[in-house]
Amino acid sequence: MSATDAYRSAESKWSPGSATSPRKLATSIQNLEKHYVLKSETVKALRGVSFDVPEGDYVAIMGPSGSGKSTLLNMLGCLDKPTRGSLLLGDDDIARMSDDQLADIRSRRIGFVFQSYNLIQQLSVVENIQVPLYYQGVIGAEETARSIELAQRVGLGDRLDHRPTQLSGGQQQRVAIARSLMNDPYFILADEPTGNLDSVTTEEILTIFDDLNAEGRTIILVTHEDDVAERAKRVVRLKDGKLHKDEPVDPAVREAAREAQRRNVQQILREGDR
Ligand SMILES: Nc1ncnc2c1ncn2[C@@H]1O[C@H](COP(=O)(O)OP(=O)(O)OP(=O)(O)O)[C@@H](O)[C@H]1O
Repeated sequence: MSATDAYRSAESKWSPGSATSPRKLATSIQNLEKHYVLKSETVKALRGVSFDVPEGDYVAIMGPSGSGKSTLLNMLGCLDKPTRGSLLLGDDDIARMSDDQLADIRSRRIGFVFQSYNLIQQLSVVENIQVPLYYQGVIGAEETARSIELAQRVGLGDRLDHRPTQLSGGQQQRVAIARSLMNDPYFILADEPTGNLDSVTTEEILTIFDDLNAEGRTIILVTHEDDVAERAKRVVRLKDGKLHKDEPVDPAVREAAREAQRRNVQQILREGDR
């Protein structure tokens, strides 16, 4: 399917009756297969997965261990190529890209947020936020201003010169989120972003994702936690390398999940005051 067909199909699937405002796709995945060829066997980690992610969507990818989540994430992040099928980023099919092209698009157009933050210990907050630009060369006054703005955006305006070891886990994850936005990515790709965080900090990070998504940012997040997935707009479930379910999250369930987490945080903070 061409990108244009994909956009059209997204329009018909996602915006019935709104031909004047088609939603473009952040990515379109068609019949995606990934086989790992080992000495004695071939592992079929993905066996024909198809789904689209319109711009502005917030997708949680779930599934049991071994269902293919990391394999899919690696391809969404341009870290690996499919065996068959296509994965479109804009007009580009990653299946047809060279390794150099993949590396380029990875550094320029994907915003990664990892469970373990992956910050560079020797660099300050602002310098860590600028890391995606290192691959492209120049960091001028405009880029520095933007990285400071992003640090402020995630509530770290008073920590610009701090090193990661001087920050809490939640603060480090905020730096990672700011870094993920530096290149105006197709989407933020988050792998268990709250996996190392306590519930108060988890709530802070999920609130930042809520706000970014409300501003139009596309978020694709892998999680094992139901209460994290319920904060997304849609849950894609994999099973045995296939798409098992692809369901929207009821807005009432989203709001209830948000409210439950807020109450939980207030309770923890009250207990901490005692
Ligand atoms: N590099 C590899 N070489 C061979 N097999 C692999 C490789 N990576 C993953 N697999 C296999 O592919 C299948 C899917 O693995 P994947 O890591 O994508 O699942 P997952 O859903 O992310 O699991 P988990 O939740 O445990 O991280 C598994 O059977 C796994 O053993």
